[in-house]
Amino acid sequence: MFTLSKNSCLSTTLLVSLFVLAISLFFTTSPTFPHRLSLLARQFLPIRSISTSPTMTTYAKELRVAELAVQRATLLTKYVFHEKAKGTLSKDDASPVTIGDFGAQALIIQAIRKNFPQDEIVGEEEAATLRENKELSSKIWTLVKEARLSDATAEEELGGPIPSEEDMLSAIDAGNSAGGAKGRVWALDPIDGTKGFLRGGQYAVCLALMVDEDVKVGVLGCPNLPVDDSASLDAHSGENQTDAEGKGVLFGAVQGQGATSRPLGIGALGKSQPIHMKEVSSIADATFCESVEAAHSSHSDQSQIAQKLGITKPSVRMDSQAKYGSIARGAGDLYLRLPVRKDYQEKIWDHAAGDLIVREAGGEVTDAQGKRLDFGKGRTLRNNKGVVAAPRGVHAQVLEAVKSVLGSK
Ligand SMILES: Nc1ncnc2c1ncn2[C@@H]1O[C@H](COP(=O)(O)O)[C@@H](OP(=O)(O)O)[C@H]1O
Ligand SMILES: [Mg+2]
Ligand SMILES: [Mg+2]
Ligand SMILES: [Mg+2]
Repeated sequence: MFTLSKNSCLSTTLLVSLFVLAISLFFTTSPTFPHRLSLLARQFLPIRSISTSPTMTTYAKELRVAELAVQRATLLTKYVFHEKAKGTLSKDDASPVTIGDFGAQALIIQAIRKNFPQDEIVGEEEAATLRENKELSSKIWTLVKEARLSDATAEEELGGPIPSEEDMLSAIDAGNSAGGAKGRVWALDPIDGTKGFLRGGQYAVCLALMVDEDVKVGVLGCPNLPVDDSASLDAHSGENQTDAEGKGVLFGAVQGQGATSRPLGIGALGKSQPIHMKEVSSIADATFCESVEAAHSSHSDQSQIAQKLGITKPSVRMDSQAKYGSIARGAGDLYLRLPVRKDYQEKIWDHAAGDLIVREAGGEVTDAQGKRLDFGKGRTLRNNKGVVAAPRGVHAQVLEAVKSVLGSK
């Protein structure tokens, strides 16, 4: 009897222990463990005591740092534009890079490293040439060390200025991440549309944060676009866009929270307002944007697609991701970028911010086959060819025309 009862006692204890172990294993190994824990806690604790920090879930700090950092970098690029000598060099692929590109990359990376030291950064530029060209390096340093937001608190939030020329070079080189599908990765284009920048056309300072390959935050600083969201697009393509009057807009978006625009100021951030793509009731009336550079996207394919859709208005040509910003605020409707060189892989920093801003403003962005842009494949979009961005309601119709024109080639 005694042995029996001891056994039954033991097995009850064993059963209870196994049950507790199973429950703890279930909660601790589940990917949604923190969520489950918070649901459990909610049943026992007053709601106030378990609220999580909003910055943990909403990317509020990331957006703010990105907007201020982009704003500070645009001040430098605007200054460089008015300088006679822009230190223009030709890179290995024959594309230009200037003092503005290097300086803006250094300033933005400095702010990211100060605020989010663990994050990876995929930036377009590198400092190798500057380490050889001491004269150019010191020219850039002269400007970078003076670059400040006029608002001291905002400047402090960015972590202050870069301490030395060597730190500036090391910041530029910190944009050398290989990217990929895991973790927090920033994609930075310090000047997108360098050719546009040099000719006084549109250009953009672009920054996006991907978390596990999903774009969570996107910011575009467009110094030569009008502040007014409803200003006509035609008037802002082409050259000589740099009269400062009423110009300079900062676009921002966080996944699931919509997209905004605000004046691109020089200190504290201006007031933002939500932006939306225009509803297109008849596709024949749509306005479409494309690159100025015929080598970057096929003007002839794009014109055939427009014809197929019954569009008779000429395209609006402008450099940079200003195109994404312009359609996101409803100043234009479509952005088409069809490949010219079959072997060219688009770079993630040329699209990440614009992709999110357009999607958050009510648009759809895919490649020419209808696949979402894949930012988890490293520094390039090697899984995609071309870009088709349009309001959600007409994207399928535009894509059909794209496939039909490309398919018939
Ligand atoms: N053959 C090519 N096809 C597509 N894009 C190209 C290209 N050669 C360069 N580019 C990219 O096109 C970007 C400019 O885009 P857009 O034509 O819309 O203004 C350039 O950005 P950078 O100016 O930052 O180098 C560059 O990365
Ligand atoms: Mg470039
Ligand atoms: Mg670019
Ligand atoms: Mg660039």
